[in-house]
Amino acid sequence: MTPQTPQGASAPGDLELTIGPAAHGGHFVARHEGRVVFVRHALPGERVRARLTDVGEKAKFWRADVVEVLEPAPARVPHFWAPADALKAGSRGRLPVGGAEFGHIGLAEQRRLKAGIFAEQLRRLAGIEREVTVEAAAEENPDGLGWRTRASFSVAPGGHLAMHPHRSEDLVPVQEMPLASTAINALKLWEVDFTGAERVEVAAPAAGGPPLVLLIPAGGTRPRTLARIASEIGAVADPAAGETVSVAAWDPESHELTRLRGRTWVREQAEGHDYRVTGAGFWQIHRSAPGTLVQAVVQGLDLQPGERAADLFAGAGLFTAPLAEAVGTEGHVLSVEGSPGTSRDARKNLFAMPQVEVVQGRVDRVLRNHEGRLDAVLLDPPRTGAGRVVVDQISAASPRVVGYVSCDPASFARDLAWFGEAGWELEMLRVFDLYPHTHHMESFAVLRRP
Ligand SMILES: C[S@@+](CC[C@H](N)C(=O)[O-])C[C@H]1O[C@@H](n2cnc3c(N)ncnc32)[C@H](O)[C@@H]1O
Repeated sequence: MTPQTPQGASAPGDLELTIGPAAHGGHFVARHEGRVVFVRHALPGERVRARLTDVGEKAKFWRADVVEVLEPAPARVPHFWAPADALKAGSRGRLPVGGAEFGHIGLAEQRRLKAGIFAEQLRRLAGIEREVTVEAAAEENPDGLGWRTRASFSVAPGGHLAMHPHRSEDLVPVQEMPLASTAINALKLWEVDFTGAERVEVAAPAAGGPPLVLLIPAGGTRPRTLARIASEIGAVADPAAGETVSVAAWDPESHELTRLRGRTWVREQAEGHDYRVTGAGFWQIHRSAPGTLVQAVVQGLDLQPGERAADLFAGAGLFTAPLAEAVGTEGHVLSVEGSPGTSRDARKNLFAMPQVEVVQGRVDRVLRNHEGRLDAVLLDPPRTGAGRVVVDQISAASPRVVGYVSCDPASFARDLAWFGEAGWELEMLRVFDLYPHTHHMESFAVLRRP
């Protein structure tokens, strides 16, 4: 069957498909005349009409998005957010925005699917057979909404807050975002005219305190325009949020932040430690993630007073502080972070702990020059994983234990295979649903060499 282009639709064609298993990345696998089609917003066992979004005669696989469900799976639920609802978007001839691609699936079934995907990555990429369960975040809302303390938006022509569909440059204006915290939605940023900004990043500390709106200006935007946006943000927000909201702008020339209102950073807290996080510096997104992960890491590594540890890809020092507390002042923690701004935060956050050495630089370069014993290594790399060089460097340091925090099961399983080649075994694995209604998940593993 040749894909037909429906009248008035912007996409190249529609297919009727029977949906197979869930795949990593938020896709579901279907087949059409022998060719694999990765379908978004579907569920295994469903019969759907899907609109092709990526197609080519010679392409190894096609991509598609559900526009109509002909035979629904029992776990299908109405989507909670219209802009991300594939069925509503499809009926209007457009694609749904990304960021809530599992919102059509009941929460328990989302976790079951994620567990299956994680186990499959372990099997395929690390050769490890293991049953996986996915734990809900501590104090999760029963509906899985309101967890994001960070949100990132584009700006549509006309200055309205907008988001992109998956793998698309289209801009869809958005309003309230149900996955974002009440503090972010209280800013009512959709009422602001962001003309002059290209992107808008928002951070609202989980424990309360002033939120920060960071503007990434479009080329040629004048300081006057940014000041106008900052005062509009203060004016439209709910009164309490409006009084305290900070606004800063990224200066693409100096690579520094310009303060427009309030301060350029937010204060976060986790398990008794305070952290300052500047601008769009990394911080775990789910409001319960810092506490959940710190508890898992501290318990899993079980550091003893006097031990020497490394916290690699350390960000603003979320894990460094509790690890330093565990090893005490006779111990030592090397905290390595690549981003200069975030490393500056780490230096401030860890200033009062003399057993901490903060080093700004690429992990592979820092480890290449590292001398001295390491009893424990914690790594928390970005989505791409640590990579072969870093895995080999950690292995060569021969710590008694390695803790691996990961936000991507595929790069984690790939790295785990390399650790396995060097004799490391997966002793403990916990997988957390710290991104409800999306396909993402977070994990913490403990590796040891017998
Ligand atoms: C997933 S975040 C984890 C941060 C921290 N562990 C936390 O949970 O808050 C990964 C961090 O690694 C940093 N990073 C990415 N690539 C790096 C590299 N090659 N060397 C050093 N740091 C890197 C990023 O800037 C980011 O802060």
